[in-house]
Amino acid sequence: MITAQLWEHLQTLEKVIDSLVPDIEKACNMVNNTISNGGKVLIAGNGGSAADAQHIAAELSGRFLKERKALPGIALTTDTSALTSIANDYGYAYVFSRQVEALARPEDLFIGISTSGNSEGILNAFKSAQEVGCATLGLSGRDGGKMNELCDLNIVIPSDVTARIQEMHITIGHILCKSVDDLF
Ligand SMILES: O=C(CO)[C@@H](O)[C@H](O)[C@H](O)[C@H](O)COP(=O)(O)O
Ligand SMILES: [Zn+2]
Repeated sequence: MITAQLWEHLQTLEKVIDSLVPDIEKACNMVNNTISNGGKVLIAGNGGSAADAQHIAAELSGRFLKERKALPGIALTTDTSALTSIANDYGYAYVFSRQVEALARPEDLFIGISTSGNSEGILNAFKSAQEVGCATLGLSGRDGGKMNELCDLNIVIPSDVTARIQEMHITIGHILCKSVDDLF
């Protein structure tokens, strides 16, 4: 059971290495260009992907591997007053889109994380980001879901297993942070 999961992780990682390196490089450029041009990086996801959003944002505003200036990464999953009031007054489907409306500017980047590519709150956030006119990056899995039509770039992990998809997402998150560290 344990070994099977580790092999599944390794096989998924091999597929990512074989097929997604050019997309990951594009994603690194999107993050670096956003920050270089004075924009900020807004990140959202549900469940384990909320944890990933916070993890990546903290490594921008705090630090990753080296000492450098603080950089603008914000997770939209942490303000319980905003989350509960928006969910209560408008519905859970709008908890991220409303915050994107409030915070995103054209020079920013919105990163939406969903293993299915179909979580309604994330799809609505992408729609709001499109209305604002900011860049959009998706981290998804399976067939990419409806996120395929809503992101400038949707990185689709070639797996149907939520846990394996999430493991690849945080690996990519760390690669994004390393590329930011190399530039700033
Ligand atoms: O972490 C896990 C499973 O590994 C769960 O918390 C998972 O993130 C939640 O079920 C999410 O609601 C799944 O949503 P999504 O990835 O399809 O957008
Ligand atoms: Zn999980």
